[in-house]
Amino acid sequence: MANAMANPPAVALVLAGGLGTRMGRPKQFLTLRGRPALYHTLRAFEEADSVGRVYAVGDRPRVESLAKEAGISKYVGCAEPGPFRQLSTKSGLLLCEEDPETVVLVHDGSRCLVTPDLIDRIVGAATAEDHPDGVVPATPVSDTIKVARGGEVVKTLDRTELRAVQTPQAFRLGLLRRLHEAPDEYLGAATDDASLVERNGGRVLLIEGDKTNIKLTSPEDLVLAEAILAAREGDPRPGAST
Ligand SMILES: Nc1ccn([C@@H]2O[C@H](COP(=O)(O)OP(=O)(O)OP(=O)(O)O)[C@@H](O)[C@H]2O)c(=O)n1
Ligand SMILES: C[C@](O)(CO)[C@H](O)COP(=O)(O)O
Repeated sequence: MANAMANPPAVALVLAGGLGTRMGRPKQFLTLRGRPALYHTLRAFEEADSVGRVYAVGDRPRVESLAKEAGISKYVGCAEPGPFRQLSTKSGLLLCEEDPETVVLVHDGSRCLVTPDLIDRIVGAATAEDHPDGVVPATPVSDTIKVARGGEVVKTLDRTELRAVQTPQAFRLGLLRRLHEAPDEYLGAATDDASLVERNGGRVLLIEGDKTNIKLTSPEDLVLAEAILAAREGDPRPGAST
Protein backbone atom coordinates (compact mmCIF):
# COMPACT_ATOMS: atom_id res chain seq x y z
CA MET A 1 0.00 0.00 0.00
CA ALA A 2 2.80 2.41 0.95
CA ASN A 3 4.44 1.66 -2.39
CA ALA A 4 1.22 2.33 -4.28
CA MET A 5 0.98 5.74 -2.54
CA ALA A 6 4.59 6.56 -3.50
CA ASN A 7 4.04 5.54 -7.12
CA PRO A 8 0.50 6.42 -8.18
CA PRO A 9 -0.56 4.68 -11.39
CA ALA A 10 0.69 6.26 -14.55
CA VAL A 11 -1.61 7.89 -17.06
CA ALA A 12 -1.47 7.18 -20.78
CA LEU A 13 -1.84 9.84 -23.46
CA VAL A 14 -2.60 8.14 -26.77
CA LEU A 15 -2.11 10.36 -29.83
CA ALA A 16 -4.59 9.60 -32.60
CA GLY A 17 -4.74 12.81 -34.63
CA GLY A 18 -2.97 13.55 -37.90
CA LEU A 19 -3.77 12.99 -41.56
CA GLY A 20 -1.71 9.90 -42.35
CA THR A 21 -0.17 11.53 -45.42
CA ARG A 22 2.45 8.79 -45.90
CA MET A 23 -0.18 6.07 -45.46
CA GLY A 24 -2.59 7.82 -47.80
CA ARG A 25 -5.29 8.01 -45.08
CA PRO A 26 -5.59 8.35 -41.29
CA LYS A 27 -4.13 5.07 -40.12
CA GLN A 28 -5.38 4.81 -36.56
CA PHE A 29 -8.76 3.57 -37.79
CA LEU A 30 -7.46 1.12 -40.43
CA THR A 31 -8.54 -2.46 -39.77
CA LEU A 32 -6.00 -5.02 -38.56
CA ARG A 33 -7.18 -8.52 -37.74
CA GLY A 34 -10.77 -7.29 -37.86
CA ARG A 35 -10.30 -4.39 -35.42
CA PRO A 36 -9.28 -0.75 -35.90
CA ALA A 37 -5.58 -0.16 -35.16
CA LEU A 38 -6.48 2.17 -32.29
CA TYR A 39 -8.58 -0.59 -30.71
CA HIS A 40 -5.44 -2.73 -30.32
CA THR A 41 -3.49 0.24 -28.93
CA LEU A 42 -6.09 1.10 -26.31
CA ARG A 43 -6.45 -2.54 -25.24
CA ALA A 44 -2.72 -2.73 -24.42
CA PHE A 45 -3.05 0.21 -22.00
CA GLU A 46 -6.22 -1.24 -20.51
CA GLU A 47 -4.31 -4.47 -19.79
CA ALA A 48 -1.17 -2.81 -18.38
CA ASP A 49 -1.32 -2.88 -14.54
CA SER A 50 0.87 0.20 -14.18
CA VAL A 51 -1.61 2.45 -16.01
CA GLY A 52 -4.54 3.92 -14.09
CA ARG A 53 -6.15 6.27 -16.61
CA VAL A 54 -6.16 6.65 -20.38
CA TYR A 55 -6.50 9.95 -22.25
CA ALA A 56 -6.53 10.29 -26.03
CA VAL A 57 -6.14 12.99 -28.65
CA GLY A 58 -8.13 12.77 -31.86
CA ASP A 59 -11.61 12.88 -33.34
CA ARG A 60 -13.58 12.73 -30.09
CA PRO A 61 -16.80 11.01 -31.24
CA ARG A 62 -14.84 8.32 -33.10
CA VAL A 63 -12.32 7.78 -30.30
CA GLU A 64 -15.05 7.62 -27.66
CA SER A 65 -17.11 5.12 -29.55
CA LEU A 66 -14.02 2.99 -30.13
CA ALA A 67 -13.00 3.17 -26.45
CA LYS A 68 -16.50 1.96 -25.58
CA GLU A 69 -16.38 -0.86 -28.14
CA ALA A 70 -12.94 -1.90 -26.83
CA GLY A 71 -14.17 -1.90 -23.22
CA ILE A 72 -11.59 0.63 -22.00
CA SER A 73 -12.63 1.11 -18.37
CA LYS A 74 -9.64 3.45 -17.82
CA TYR A 75 -10.71 5.87 -20.58
CA VAL A 76 -11.12 9.44 -19.24
CA GLY A 77 -11.45 11.78 -22.21
CA CYS A 78 -10.22 12.95 -25.59
CA ALA A 79 -8.58 16.29 -26.53
CA GLU A 80 -8.68 18.09 -29.88
CA PRO A 81 -5.66 17.30 -32.08
CA GLY A 82 -3.27 20.02 -33.21
CA PRO A 83 -1.88 20.57 -36.72
CA PHE A 84 1.29 18.60 -35.88
CA ARG A 85 2.31 15.92 -33.40
CA GLN A 86 3.72 18.07 -30.60
CA LEU A 87 0.69 20.36 -30.61
CA SER A 88 -1.46 17.26 -30.24
CA THR A 89 0.68 16.18 -27.28
CA LYS A 90 0.29 19.65 -25.79
CA SER A 91 -3.47 19.55 -26.22
CA GLY A 92 -3.65 16.17 -24.48
CA LEU A 93 -1.37 17.25 -21.63
CA LEU A 94 -3.68 20.17 -20.92
CA LEU A 95 -6.57 17.74 -20.51
CA CYS A 96 -4.73 15.60 -17.93
CA GLU A 97 -5.91 16.59 -14.47
CA GLU A 98 -3.45 14.59 -12.37
CA ASP A 99 -0.74 15.83 -10.01
CA PRO A 100 2.41 17.20 -11.78
CA GLU A 101 4.48 14.32 -10.34
CA THR A 102 2.30 11.71 -12.06
CA VAL A 103 4.04 9.68 -14.77
CA VAL A 104 2.52 10.31 -18.18
CA LEU A 105 3.14 7.90 -21.05
CA VAL A 106 2.91 9.60 -24.41
CA HIS A 107 2.19 7.04 -27.11
CA ASP A 108 1.63 7.06 -30.87
CA GLY A 109 -1.83 5.57 -31.42
CA SER A 110 -0.35 4.24 -34.65
CA ARG A 111 2.01 1.97 -32.66
CA CYS A 112 -0.83 -0.47 -32.25
CA LEU A 113 1.39 -3.48 -31.48
CA VAL A 114 2.60 -2.09 -28.15
CA THR A 115 2.36 -4.68 -25.37
CA PRO A 116 1.32 -4.40 -21.69
CA ASP A 117 4.75 -5.82 -20.83
CA LEU A 118 6.60 -2.97 -22.56
CA ILE A 119 4.26 -0.39 -20.98
CA ASP A 120 4.83 -1.80 -17.48
CA ARG A 121 8.62 -1.90 -18.00
CA ILE A 122 8.63 1.77 -19.03
CA VAL A 123 6.62 2.80 -15.97
CA GLY A 124 8.88 0.66 -13.75
CA ALA A 125 11.95 2.51 -15.01
CA ALA A 126 10.25 5.91 -14.77
CA THR A 127 9.33 5.35 -11.11
CA ALA A 128 12.67 3.82 -10.09
CA GLU A 129 14.81 5.38 -7.37
CA ASP A 130 17.18 7.24 -9.72
CA HIS A 131 14.24 9.22 -11.08
CA PRO A 132 15.13 9.93 -14.74
CA ASP A 133 13.47 12.89 -16.50
CA GLY A 134 12.35 10.61 -19.29
CA VAL A 135 12.27 6.92 -20.20
CA VAL A 136 12.20 5.78 -23.81
CA PRO A 137 12.14 2.31 -25.41
CA ALA A 138 14.87 1.83 -28.00
CA THR A 139 16.30 -0.86 -30.26
CA PRO A 140 19.73 -1.08 -31.90
CA VAL A 141 19.88 0.01 -35.53
CA SER A 142 20.58 -2.82 -37.96
CA ASP A 143 21.02 -0.82 -41.18
CA THR A 144 24.08 1.33 -41.81
CA ILE A 145 22.98 4.96 -41.51
CA LYS A 146 24.51 7.63 -43.74
CA VAL A 147 24.08 11.38 -43.62
CA ALA A 148 23.10 12.60 -47.09
CA ARG A 149 22.86 15.97 -48.76
CA GLY A 150 21.60 16.52 -52.30
CA GLY A 151 21.67 12.77 -53.00
CA GLU A 152 25.32 12.42 -51.95
CA VAL A 153 26.77 10.88 -48.85
CA VAL A 154 28.26 13.33 -46.38
CA LYS A 155 29.31 10.73 -43.83
CA THR A 156 28.56 7.33 -42.35
CA LEU A 157 27.57 7.22 -38.69
CA ASP A 158 28.93 4.76 -36.15
CA ARG A 159 25.88 2.56 -35.68
CA THR A 160 27.09 1.07 -32.41
CA GLU A 161 25.94 4.37 -30.88
CA LEU A 162 22.64 4.65 -32.78
CA ARG A 163 19.26 3.62 -31.39
CA ALA A 164 15.81 3.68 -32.98
CA VAL A 165 13.40 5.00 -30.38
CA GLN A 166 9.78 4.11 -29.94
CA THR A 167 6.85 5.09 -27.78
CA PRO A 168 5.47 4.97 -25.08
CA GLN A 169 7.80 7.61 -23.67
CA ALA A 170 7.43 8.37 -19.96
CA PHE A 171 7.84 11.71 -18.17
CA ARG A 172 6.54 13.59 -15.15
CA LEU A 173 3.37 15.35 -16.24
CA GLY A 174 4.40 18.75 -14.82
CA LEU A 175 7.78 18.78 -16.58
CA LEU A 176 6.39 17.74 -19.96
CA ARG A 177 3.56 20.26 -19.75
CA ARG A 178 6.05 23.04 -18.92
CA LEU A 179 8.27 22.09 -21.88
CA HIS A 180 5.25 22.31 -24.17
CA GLU A 181 4.88 26.00 -23.27
CA ALA A 182 7.68 26.63 -25.82
CA PRO A 183 6.85 28.46 -29.09
CA ASP A 184 5.11 26.41 -31.79
CA GLU A 185 8.15 26.63 -34.12
CA TYR A 186 10.32 25.04 -31.44
CA LEU A 187 7.76 22.30 -30.76
CA GLY A 188 7.31 21.67 -34.47
CA ALA A 189 11.00 20.86 -34.89
CA ALA A 190 10.77 17.98 -32.38
CA THR A 191 9.96 14.54 -33.74
CA ASP A 192 9.37 13.02 -30.31
CA ASP A 193 8.68 14.19 -26.77
CA ALA A 194 11.97 13.03 -25.30
CA SER A 195 13.93 15.42 -27.51
CA LEU A 196 12.26 18.35 -25.71
CA VAL A 197 13.53 16.97 -22.39
CA GLU A 198 17.02 16.40 -23.87
CA ARG A 199 17.19 19.95 -25.21
CA ASN A 200 16.24 21.19 -21.74
CA GLY A 201 19.23 19.34 -20.27
CA GLY A 202 17.17 16.50 -18.81
CA ARG A 203 18.36 12.92 -18.38
CA VAL A 204 16.58 10.48 -20.69
CA LEU A 205 17.04 6.80 -19.96
CA LEU A 206 16.79 4.19 -22.74
CA ILE A 207 15.32 0.80 -21.99
CA GLU A 208 15.10 -2.18 -24.30
CA GLY A 209 12.33 -1.65 -26.82
CA ASP A 210 10.40 -4.25 -28.77
CA LYS A 211 11.15 -4.86 -32.47
CA THR A 212 7.48 -5.70 -33.01
CA ASN A 213 6.34 -2.32 -31.63
CA ILE A 214 6.30 -0.85 -35.13
CA LYS A 215 4.65 2.41 -36.14
CA LEU A 216 2.09 2.30 -38.92
CA THR A 217 3.54 4.89 -41.26
CA SER A 218 3.22 3.69 -44.86
CA PRO A 219 1.16 0.93 -46.54
CA GLU A 220 3.82 -1.81 -46.33
CA ASP A 221 3.74 -1.54 -42.52
CA LEU A 222 0.20 -2.95 -42.58
CA VAL A 223 1.42 -6.29 -43.96
CA LEU A 224 3.97 -6.60 -41.19
CA ALA A 225 1.51 -5.51 -38.51
CA GLU A 226 -1.06 -8.10 -39.67
CA ALA A 227 1.61 -10.81 -39.60
CA ILE A 228 2.78 -9.88 -36.10
CA LEU A 229 -0.77 -9.82 -34.74
CA ALA A 230 -1.54 -13.13 -36.43
CA ALA A 231 1.54 -14.72 -34.86
CA ARG A 232 0.59 -13.38 -31.43
CA GLU A 233 -2.87 -14.86 -31.85
CA GLY A 234 -1.33 -18.18 -32.83
CA ASP A 235 -2.62 -17.96 -36.40
CA PRO A 236 -0.01 -18.86 -39.03
CA ARG A 237 -2.05 -17.25 -41.81
CA PRO A 238 -1.96 -13.43 -41.55
CA GLY A 239 -5.30 -11.86 -42.38
CA ALA A 240 -7.13 -15.16 -42.04
CA SER A 241 -9.64 -13.73 -39.59
CA THR A 242 -10.14 -10.31 -41.22
N1 LIG B 1 -1.28 16.35 -35.80
C1 LIG B 1 -0.99 15.13 -35.35
C2 LIG B 1 -0.07 14.31 -36.03
C3 LIG B 1 0.16 13.04 -35.54
N2 LIG B 1 -0.50 12.60 -34.44
C4 LIG B 1 -0.28 11.25 -33.95
O1 LIG B 1 1.10 11.07 -33.69
C5 LIG B 1 1.51 9.76 -34.03
C6 LIG B 1 2.70 9.77 -34.98
O2 LIG B 1 2.36 10.61 -36.06
P1 LIG B 1 2.54 10.28 -37.59
O3 LIG B 1 2.89 8.85 -37.79
O4 LIG B 1 3.44 11.29 -38.19
O5 LIG B 1 1.04 10.52 -38.11
P2 LIG B 1 0.53 11.48 -39.23
O6 LIG B 1 0.96 12.88 -38.95
O7 LIG B 1 -0.93 11.23 -39.35
O8 LIG B 1 1.28 10.89 -40.51
P3 LIG B 1 1.95 11.70 -41.71
O9 LIG B 1 3.17 12.39 -41.10
O10 LIG B 1 2.31 10.65 -42.70
O11 LIG B 1 0.92 12.68 -42.21
C7 LIG B 1 0.31 9.06 -34.66
O12 LIG B 1 -0.24 8.15 -33.72
C8 LIG B 1 -0.66 10.17 -34.96
O13 LIG B 1 -2.01 9.75 -34.78
C9 LIG B 1 -1.40 13.43 -33.79
O14 LIG B 1 -2.00 13.02 -32.80
N3 LIG B 1 -1.63 14.68 -34.27
C1 LIG C 1 7.75 9.46 -31.71
C2 LIG C 1 8.28 8.50 -32.73
O1 LIG C 1 7.41 7.40 -32.88
C3 LIG C 1 9.60 7.93 -32.20
O2 LIG C 1 10.13 7.05 -33.12
C4 LIG C 1 8.48 9.14 -34.08
O3 LIG C 1 9.49 10.13 -34.02
C5 LIG C 1 7.22 9.72 -34.67
O4 LIG C 1 7.47 10.16 -35.97
P1 LIG C 1 6.29 10.59 -36.95
O5 LIG C 1 6.95 11.10 -38.18
O6 LIG C 1 5.49 11.64 -36.21
O7 LIG C 1 5.48 9.38 -37.23
